[in-house]
Amino acid sequence: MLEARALTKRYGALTVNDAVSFSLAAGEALGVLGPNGAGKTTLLKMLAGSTAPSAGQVLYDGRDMSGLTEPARCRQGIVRTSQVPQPFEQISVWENVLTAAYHGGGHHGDAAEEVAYTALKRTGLLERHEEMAGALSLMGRKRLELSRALACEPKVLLLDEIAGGLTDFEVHDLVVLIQDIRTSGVSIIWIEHVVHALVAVVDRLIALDFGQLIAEGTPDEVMEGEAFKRAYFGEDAILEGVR
Ligand SMILES: Nc1ncnc2c1ncn2[C@@H]1O[C@H](COP(=O)(O)OP(=O)(O)OP(=O)(O)O)[C@@H](O)[C@H]1O
Repeated sequence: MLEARALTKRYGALTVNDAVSFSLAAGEALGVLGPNGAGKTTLLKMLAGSTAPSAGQVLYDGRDMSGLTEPARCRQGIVRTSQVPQPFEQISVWENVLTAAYHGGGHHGDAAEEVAYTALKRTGLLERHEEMAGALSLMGRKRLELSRALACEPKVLLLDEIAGGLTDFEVHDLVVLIQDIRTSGVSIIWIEHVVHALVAVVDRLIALDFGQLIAEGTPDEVMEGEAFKRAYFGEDAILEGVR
């Protein structure tokens, strides 16, 4: 459904992503792991169209997405959530999601309201729809971020560290929510440092280090692999057999 073909991003002399290739099947959930600064967010931005690659391509259902902006890709079903939720703080939860249904989902009038209502119901925010977005807790903001994404009616949902900063209970609720989204047929690529949340949802993992794809496979295959352990825990940990 979505293919990264030798995606490369350079900022001057710094190569942030170096010819990263992988694919996502329809209905699949793929996790992305990697130490801080490995290039995960940049990779997601290239998939979403908010950053142009220096080289390489993004293919969606076999079509080259080069030159398509983030809003244009969103209209086609590729929707990204932000690492730091950035709702319109001064308007209500409802208005935030309705705005997404209009501008991301391309709906108008009653149809937009229906889409916004459904999104809020799914994320558990419906009863708080009149509150100002700026008054929400962190978990509320994460739910709103997901609601706005759902109001764009994604076929591929790109999640950037959405579990960061939450309590264990909140992470559990979030996992249930993302599993539900996935079960409804949405394909998912999820960058996450909260590994237990990630592996509760994804079928497959890729791991990045210094912009390079260093491992790919089932969660067990990737996390038991030497390249992954070296990237996360260092050479000494490998020598000592410490995970
Ligand atoms: N616009 C930019 N200009 C220059 N360097 C950038 C830019 N965006 C990102 N970088 C650099 O690219 C590298 C990778 O950043 P990126 O945010 O993709 O990493 P990440 O794996 O998502 O990290 P984290 O887990 O900490 O969020 C970092 O060294 C970062 O400083």
